[in-house]
Amino acid sequence: MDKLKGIFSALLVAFDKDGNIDEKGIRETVRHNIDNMKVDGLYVGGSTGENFMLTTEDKKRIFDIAMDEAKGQIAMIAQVGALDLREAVELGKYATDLGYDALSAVTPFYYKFTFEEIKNYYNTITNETNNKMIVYSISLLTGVNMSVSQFAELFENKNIIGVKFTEGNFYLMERLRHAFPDKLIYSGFDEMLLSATVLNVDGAIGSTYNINGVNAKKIFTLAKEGKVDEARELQRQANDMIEAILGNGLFQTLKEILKCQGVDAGFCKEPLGKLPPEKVERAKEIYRNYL
Ligand SMILES: CC(=O)N[C@H](C=O)[C@@H](O)[C@H](O)[C@H](O)CO
Ligand SMILES: CC(=O)C(=O)O
Repeated sequence: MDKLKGIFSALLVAFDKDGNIDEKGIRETVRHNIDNMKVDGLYVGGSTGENFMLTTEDKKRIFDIAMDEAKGQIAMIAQVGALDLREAVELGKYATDLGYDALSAVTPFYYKFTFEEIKNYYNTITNETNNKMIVYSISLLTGVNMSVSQFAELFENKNIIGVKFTEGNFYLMERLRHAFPDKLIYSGFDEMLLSATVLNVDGAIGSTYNINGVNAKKIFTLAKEGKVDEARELQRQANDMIEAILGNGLFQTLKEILKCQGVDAGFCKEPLGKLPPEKVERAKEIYRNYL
C-alpha cells in the first residue's frame, strides 16, 4: 500500500467556456502535476474535479484522459461516489478496468441516509468492482458524520482500505489513527496538512497541491522528520496563499494560477461562474506574491 501514500492532487478539470471537457487542458494539468508539482498521485473525480456537476459520460472521459496521460507514473485514485449507486458501480468498474489503483466514494449526501444504508453503499461498490476503496468523508458538504465505531464497521470490509478525512476534527483524526494503524488516512484540508501529518496521517489529498505541490511535499516530509518549526513556517506561507485564494473563488482562482504556471486549465463549469477581470488580476497577484 506504500504506493498510495504521500501527496495527492485532487485534479482540477479544464472545461471550455461552454462547460465541455477540454482534453488538452486536462492533459496539461496532469503533466504539470507529475513533472512540476512532483505529486505522488492524483485523485480524479473529486469535488475539485467539479465531479458532481457532470454526466456519467463526462466522468468516464475524465478518468480515461487522466489515466492515459499519467500512464501509471504515479498512483491514481478514482472518486466514483454518486447518489445513484448503480452509476457509482458502473464508474467503479470502468475505473478499475482502466487500472486505477484504488477507488474512493463520497458518503451519499443530500438525503439523510442511515448508517446501514451508507455501509451497504460501500460494500456494494467494493463487491461489484473488487477494487480497493477509500471512504471520502467531508461532512461540511454532505452532512454525514461517522464515529470511530462506525468507521470500524466499514473497515471490517478488507477492501475498504482507508479514509480521505476532510474534517476539522483532530480529536477524531487521532482516534482513527490510533484505532486503525493499518488503514490509510489522508488529510483533506490543505490548510491543516502540518497538523494532520503530526498525527501521522499517511498522506494528503487536496486542491491546492495542483499549484503548490512541491511545498506541500516539503511540509509533509519535514513534519514526518519531526522538523515541525520549519514545516510550520511553510504551512503559514501556504495558508496565507490559501486564505487569499478562498477569498477570490477557489477553483476559478486555482485555474487562473495554473495559467500563470503555463497550464491552460480552462474554465469552471456552470453553475460555477467565471471570474470578473478584477478577480483575474487578483489571482495573478496571488501567484506573484506566493508562488
Ligand atoms: C471541498 C474541497 O475542495 N476540499 C478539498 C479537499 O478535500 C481541499 O483541498 C480544499 O479545497 C482546500 O483545503 C482549500 O480549502
Ligand atoms: C480533495 C478534494 O477536494 C476533492 O474531493 O477533490
